[in-house]
Amino acid sequence: MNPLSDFIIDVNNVSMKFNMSKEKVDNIKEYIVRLVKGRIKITEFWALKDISLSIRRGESLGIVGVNGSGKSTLLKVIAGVMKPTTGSIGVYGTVAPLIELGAGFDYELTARENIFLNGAILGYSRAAMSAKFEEIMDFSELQEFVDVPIKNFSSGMVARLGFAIATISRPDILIADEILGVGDYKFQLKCEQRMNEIISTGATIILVSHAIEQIEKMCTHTAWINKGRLMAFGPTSEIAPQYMASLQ
Ligand SMILES: Nc1ncnc2c1ncn2[C@@H]1O[C@H](COP(=O)(O)OP(=O)(O)OP(=O)(O)O)[C@@H](O)[C@H]1O
Repeated sequence: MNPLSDFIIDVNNVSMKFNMSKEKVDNIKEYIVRLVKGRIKITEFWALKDISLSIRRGESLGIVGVNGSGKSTLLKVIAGVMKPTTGSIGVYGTVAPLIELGAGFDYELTARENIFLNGAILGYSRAAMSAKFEEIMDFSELQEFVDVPIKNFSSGMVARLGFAIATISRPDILIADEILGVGDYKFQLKCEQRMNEIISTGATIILVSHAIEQIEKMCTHTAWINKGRLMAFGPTSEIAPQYMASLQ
């Protein structure tokens, strides 16, 4: 028997390095000229260092840490949006990444057109998207704006549309970055309710949130990271108080 069959996510010694230039350059041409002449100093920055954790089917993971600790980077690496510099990730199920909502949108197109465009990107046929169309419009509460180019939308409206589209499928793993902070309070409750519906189908969620109460409500396990390192990982009931104490 595969010893990992119990796991839905397995993160093994993952590290992520970014190359950063601290110099101020006015444009990309000047940057390239200086880079070629060796006049740009590149510094290595490790956003994640040696992270290992595993999540079993039926468990959910919350990721906490102060600003810039590496939470979003860890989420993107698990979602497969970024490849880690070293280490490996095993993901055993279908993933719906609710990160960078609206990243696949064309801002010149209307909400209606973007629903079909995004559907195509997600691999749905036009007929399948037509069947889901009303549900998406209802959920996002943007009926009045269905034929308006989304360049005229507020960022909250774009995120609502993105969330409604991304959650029409029933994935094994739902990955969300501060998603519940999108939109007004009423919409946040709707998002939370939809995420709970998805969890009740047996799906695993991975959630980055600054709101520890949200993590306590939705995640069985928590990973606390600081400066790219895993400070603690375990049941949320144990880790949440440790993290809160570190903030005092
Ligand atoms: N593409 C990138 N290139 C260079 N540095 C990056 C890149 N993405 C993230 N970083 C750096 O990596 C560190 C971790 O960033 P990350 O966004 O993962 O933190 P975070 O914990 O999600 O922060 P926040 O709570 O503010 O959203 C930060 O110092 C950030 O500047």
